[in-house]
Amino acid sequence: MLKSTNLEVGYGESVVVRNGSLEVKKGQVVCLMGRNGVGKSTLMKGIMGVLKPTQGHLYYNGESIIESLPTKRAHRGFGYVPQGREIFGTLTVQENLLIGLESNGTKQKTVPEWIYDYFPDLKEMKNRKGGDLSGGQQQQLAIGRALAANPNLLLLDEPTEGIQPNIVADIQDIIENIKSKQKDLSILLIEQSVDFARRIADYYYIMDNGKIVYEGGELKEKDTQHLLGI
Ligand SMILES: Nc1ncnc2c1ncn2[C@@H]1O[C@H](COP(=O)(O)OP(=O)(O)OP(=O)(O)O)[C@@H](O)[C@H]1O
Repeated sequence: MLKSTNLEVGYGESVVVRNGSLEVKKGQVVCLMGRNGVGKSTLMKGIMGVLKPTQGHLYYNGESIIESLPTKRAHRGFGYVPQGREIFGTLTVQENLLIGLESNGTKQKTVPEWIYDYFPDLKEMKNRKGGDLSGGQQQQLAIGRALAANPNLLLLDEPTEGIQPNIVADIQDIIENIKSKQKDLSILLIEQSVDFARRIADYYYIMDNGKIVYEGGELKEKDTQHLLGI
């Protein structure tokens, strides 16, 4: 469903990612891993189109989408939860979720119950301002907003980063629940926790110094330890 080959992505003159080649198949959870600063978020931004790749190809369901804007990619089924979440702090939880629904062209005035089923905390807080939520709740809201648009491909950039340790498991459980309920949804997940990645991923890519240096259906300890800094 998604295939990138040799994507080159960076900021202005500085090239950060040099061979961003990866594939996410329908219904797969693919984990993109690697130490801090190796270029994972930059590659994901190139895939979403937030940064425009300077080289390489990007295909979605067999069609080249390298030229299409992030809004167009969203319309075609890309959901993106960036690092830092970027929810609307002055809008209520409900309003944030409605924005997610609208981004898919749906004109709905109420949030469908199935979204709250994934995030019971958000249901209780639906009239609270996004900015008043805890970090973990904001992360749930960011994931909920992306899911509300009914994506075919969900891009999650380190969803447990900066979350209180006792809440991390809740976010992980939510992602596992989404995987088990939405069998056709493909997920590309940037993840630092090897344990969680092993639990959820069908396939792994590891980056080092702007390049994909490992891929496989399992994380073999002796091959990957040094790349993950564990
Ligand atoms: N807005 C920016 N402008 C210029 N350089 C940037 C920008 N954002 C990131 N970089 C640089 O790109 C490199 C890769 O960063 P990136 O965020 O993609 O790494 P990462 O693997 O996702 O790491 P982390 O887990 O710390 O987020 C780093 O050297 C970083 O300094």
